[in-house]
This record gives sequence, C-alpha cells and structure tokens, in this order.
Amino acid sequence: MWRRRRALLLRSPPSSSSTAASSCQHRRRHLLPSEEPLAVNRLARLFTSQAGSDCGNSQKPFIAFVLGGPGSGKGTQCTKIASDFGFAHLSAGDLLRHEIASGSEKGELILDTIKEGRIVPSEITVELIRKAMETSNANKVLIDGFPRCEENRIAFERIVGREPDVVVFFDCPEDEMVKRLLGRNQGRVDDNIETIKTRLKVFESLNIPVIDYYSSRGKVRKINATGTADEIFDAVHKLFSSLRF
Ligand SMILES: Nc1ncnc2c1ncn2[C@@H]1O[C@H](COP(=O)(O)OP(=O)(O)OP(=O)(O)O)[C@@H](O)[C@H]1O
Ligand SMILES: Nc1ccn([C@@H]2O[C@H](COP(=O)(O)O)[C@@H](O)[C@H]2O)c(=O)n1
Ligand SMILES: [Mg+2]
Repeated sequence: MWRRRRALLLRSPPSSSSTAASSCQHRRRHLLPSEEPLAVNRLARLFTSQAGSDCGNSQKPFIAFVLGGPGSGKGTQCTKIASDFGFAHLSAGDLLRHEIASGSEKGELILDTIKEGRIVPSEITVELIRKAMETSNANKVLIDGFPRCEENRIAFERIVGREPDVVVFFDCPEDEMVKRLLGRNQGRVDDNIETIKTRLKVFESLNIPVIDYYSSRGKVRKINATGTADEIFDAVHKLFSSLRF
C-alpha cells in the first residue's frame, strides 16, 4: 500500500504550483518577498538559541514519533499506548488547537492553516512540542502527528537536538481514512471533504518523504491500520512490548 503510494508519487510528482507542494512553505506563500529574510532569521535564531536542549529532563526521554495519514487512527492508538505503556501523549494537532483556544496572537494564523489542511510553520509547532515535553518531564513520549514535513523534522532535530528512537507508521487506505474522518463528528474545522482532500495530498507529498527518510535510517515500524481499533492495538502492543525504553 505504502509502496503503491510512493510509485504513484514517482509517476506524477506534485508540480510547484500544486496546493500540497507549497504547504510546508507556508510562510513563503503568505509573506511579501521583503519579509522573507526576517522569517528565515527568526527560525535560525530559534535553532541556535535552543539547539541541543534536553527539554528539562536530565535523562533523555524515549521518543516515538507516530505518523500516518489523516484519520489513520494515530490518536486512538496513542491513547491506548499511553494507558498500557505509561507514555506521555503529545499530539501536535491538539497542541496547535489548544494554542488557538488560548487566544494567542499566533492563533489566527494556525486556525487559517488548519482550515486549509496545510502545515503550520515549524518554528511554532516545534516550540509548542518542546514546551510540552519540558512540562511533562516524561521519560517516554509519543509525539503524534509530527513531523509532517522535512521542515518539521529538521527543526525538531536541531531544536531538541536529537532524532526519535522509533517512528510508528499507521498505514491505512485512503477510502477508509476518509470514511473515518467524515464520521468523526467532533466538530473539527478540517473534517470536511474539501479540507480532507488537501490533507491527503499534503500527507502524500510532504509526510511520506519524512517516513521514507526515517525508513532509510531503520527507524520505521509499519502497522497495518485496517480492522477494528482493538485488532490494530494487538499489533501495536506486540511492537511496544518488543521495544527497549
Ligand atoms: N480502527 C478503526 N476503525 C474504525 N474507526 C476508527 C478506528 N480507529 C479510529 N477510528 C475512528 O476514526 C476517527 C479518526 O481516528 P483518530 O482521531 O484516532 O485518527 P487520527 O489519525 O488521529 O486523525 P487526525 O490525523 O485527523 O488527527 C475517529 O472518529 C476514531 O474514533
Ligand atoms: N506537525 C503538524 C501537525 C498538525 N498540523 C496542523 O494541524 C492539523 C490537524 O492535525 P492532526 O494531527 O490533529 O490531524 C493538520 O492538518 C495541520 O493543519 C501541522 O501543521 N503540523
Ligand atoms: Mg489525531
């Protein structure tokens, strides 16, 4: 399934004008050319001021990135992993939604981006994750829905100063993901068919390359995300029982 998606990608790479391809370059689409160096400098400052931070935990936490398409069941499975294996569950999407709800000045940009199904600038998301890791001070952390693109990945590795220990990939067919999202009924602004189409394109064009990257580094554990949540968790349970953390 994963290989088929990659083959499709190779056959028709997204054009530079495609909506999905420009998502990780959100600032580039919205900034005036004269503002661009400012954004780059801001990111560079963030990298240099916090590079190598251990997020407040003197023992390095075990980090699992949890990836998969929209509606593949990341959140559902993370809740079960957290409960059975004592992991802290940090969902990048939830942290961003919480930032919107807090009324912060970045909220409007985040809301617009989520409504469009695109990717929020990495400096915002990584900073929220870094703070949440610091606050939780956990020694085992699930980071759900992150990194969504290469920019996310690079920002995390530079700011937090390390790679994840493992990357869990929930592999689910698109029609099943669409069915689940349309049935989720939690009032999410991005659970409508137009935004879902963009989220699927963004997943294929920006997130699959991140999974490929970690796969080439031997970090990816792929889980078949079809079947009931309990059936899927059987496989997840086996995987986590085999990990050393
Ligand atoms: N195995 C499953 N079978 C059927 N429905 C499921 C299954 N796993 C989760 N769901 C339901 O599908 C919806 C999406 O699941 P969930 O929120 O866990 O996905 P997600 O990958 O976190 O999605 P998103 O990327 O949008 O946050 C929810 O309503 C959830 O209850
Ligand atoms: N690393 C991330 C994670 C999420 N987003 C934005 O939030 C939306 C919802 O995320 P879920 O994981 O809850 O589905 C997502 O579509 C993005 O707009 C992000 O930008 N970066
Ligand atoms: Mg989720």
